[in-house]
Amino acid sequence: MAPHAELDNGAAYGNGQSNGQSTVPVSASKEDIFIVDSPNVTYTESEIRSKYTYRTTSVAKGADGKYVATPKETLYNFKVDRKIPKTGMMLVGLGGNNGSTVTAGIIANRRGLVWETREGPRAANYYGSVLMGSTMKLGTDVHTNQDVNIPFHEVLPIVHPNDLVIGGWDISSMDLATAMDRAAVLEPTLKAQVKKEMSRIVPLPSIYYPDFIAANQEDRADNLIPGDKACMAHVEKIRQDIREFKAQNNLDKVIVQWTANTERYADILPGVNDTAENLLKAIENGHEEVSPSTVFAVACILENTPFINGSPQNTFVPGAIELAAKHGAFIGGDDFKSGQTKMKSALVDFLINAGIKLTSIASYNHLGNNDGKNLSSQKQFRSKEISKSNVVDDMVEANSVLYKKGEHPDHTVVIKYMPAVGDNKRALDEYYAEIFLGGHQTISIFNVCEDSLLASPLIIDLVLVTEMMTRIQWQAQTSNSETADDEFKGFHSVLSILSYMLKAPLTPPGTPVVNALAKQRAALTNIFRACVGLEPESDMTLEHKLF
Ligand SMILES: NC(=O)c1ccc[n+]([C@@H]2O[C@H](COP(=O)([O-])OP(=O)(O)OC[C@H]3O[C@@H](n4cnc5c(N)ncnc54)[C@H](O)[C@@H]3O)[C@@H](O)[C@H]2O)c1
Ligand SMILES: O=P([O-])([O-])O[C@@H]1[C@@H](O)[C@H](O)[C@@H](O)[C@H](O)[C@@H]1O
Repeated sequence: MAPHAELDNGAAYGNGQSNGQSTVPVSASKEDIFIVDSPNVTYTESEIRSKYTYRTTSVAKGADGKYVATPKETLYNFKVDRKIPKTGMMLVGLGGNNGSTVTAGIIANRRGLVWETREGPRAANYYGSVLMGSTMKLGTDVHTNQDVNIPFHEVLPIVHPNDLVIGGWDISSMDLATAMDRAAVLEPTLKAQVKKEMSRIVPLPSIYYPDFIAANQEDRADNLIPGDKACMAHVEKIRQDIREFKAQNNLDKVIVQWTANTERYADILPGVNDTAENLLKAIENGHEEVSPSTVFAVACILENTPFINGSPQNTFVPGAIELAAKHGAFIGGDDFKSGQTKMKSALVDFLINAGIKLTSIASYNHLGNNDGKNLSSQKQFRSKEISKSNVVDDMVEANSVLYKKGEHPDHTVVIKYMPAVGDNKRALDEYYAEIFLGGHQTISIFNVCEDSLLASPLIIDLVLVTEMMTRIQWQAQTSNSETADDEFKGFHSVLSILSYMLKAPLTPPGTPVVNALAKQRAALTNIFRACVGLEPESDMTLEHKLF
């Protein structure tokens, strides 16, 4: 969306509704595909401001044990900075399968490449990205009464992935063209077209603490910052890398994302990583329980650079979460939700909400990429087993008709390393459920996931949404809101809005974790809609029922 000229939104309609004929002088530029005509939305060159009424239902249990449901309205003002910044994406693990694939993919899209395959020519696309590959309902056509859907990316002034400047770190010194060959993900005819540009990208040296990833990763660790345990010098070096990358590329903003190997869980130790102060002290003292990913997180927080964890380990120890909140720095995670788990979070949502009692989930997968090699080590597998297993909890707990308190389906997760299949992970799932009158339903799924081609669009979405969130502020609407400009602030540091792209969504302390895929997408969609004064997507379509 390009900036609009200042629009006069003085026109207000008695019932706050447009009369269908816009009297607002619309001076949308050619890139805009929509403008909201409402007394609650104001466009200027630099901002979109919206007055939003958030409607919920507050529930209390009466003395008689009955619930009392009270509709509630909270008034917010949202402010969106419309200037689309020049944005850098720095990946930790840049030389990995995901890192090299997402980089090649953005180059291919930026250049509009087409390459030959056995099935004929293929053109670059962003399929698998919810922002670039999906749509949302804008509303209903005033004449035809049909849905009007727009590309998701158009709802707000979101960075285009083609414009992302890419860099990052890796413990492997391989340039990205060689790393792309090592990954064995992309067609040779595509690789040939991006090889030159990819060969010029060499990952920055990184920190390597051997105990946190599988020993079988040691042979690629030839690109290291000296030191094998946490220290402030590592934090400062990473901060300096970010500043230099930003300066060298004349960037307005950088987003850092972990797509390096899965680490083992760090023990949560009182006095070490339980508070922000203790965590900084533990790093200063070189405590061996501070992981590389936590050091990266701390460096980004102190550099006020958003940090997202695409792997399952507990990077965000309590001290890191407290530090992020203290600095107002955005963090998000954990573990990209790319294939088997994404399917699970949709299928389980469907089954349980259909009143079908899921009693057993058996999830097996095997893969042959380096991620699989790292996960063949028990401690690293355990991190992944946790993130893949907790994904059904909220859906089960929400249905007390099917499940007694504490009751849940059997759920097992198996991951095996089978080099022959490379990046083309095989996911085999069996869902077993009780149905009407003692019947059973068994659903077996064989799902071949080309892991890096499914994860790469998520890496892009995570960066685009996180960057957009740095340009959205809110304030409670009060009587003096018009003058209370300084009251605006950012969303909570823990970006739970990212959950659609993640297996184990990190949420602000004390807030619930939502794993149901449809709910996650609705949250993302409706928060962005609220920022331009639009109501949540409603599928009531009363206009098609009440006439
Ligand atoms: N579909 C998917 O691919 C998918 C889905 C969910 C999660 N993930 C997670 O994403 C991560 C990356 O997956 P991948 O397939 O690209 O793995 P990969 O092994 O190909 O890439 C990881 C890269 O990280 C590098 N690395 C390891 N430790 C590092 C450190 N301390 N600093 C910098 N670089 C370091 C390695 O050298 C390697 O190049 C893994 O943790 C994986 O579990 C992947
Ligand atoms: O997202 P998803 O397909 O369920 O999960 C995947 C696992 O099945 C796979 O074993 C692992 O290597 C990937 O990193 C990813 O986590």
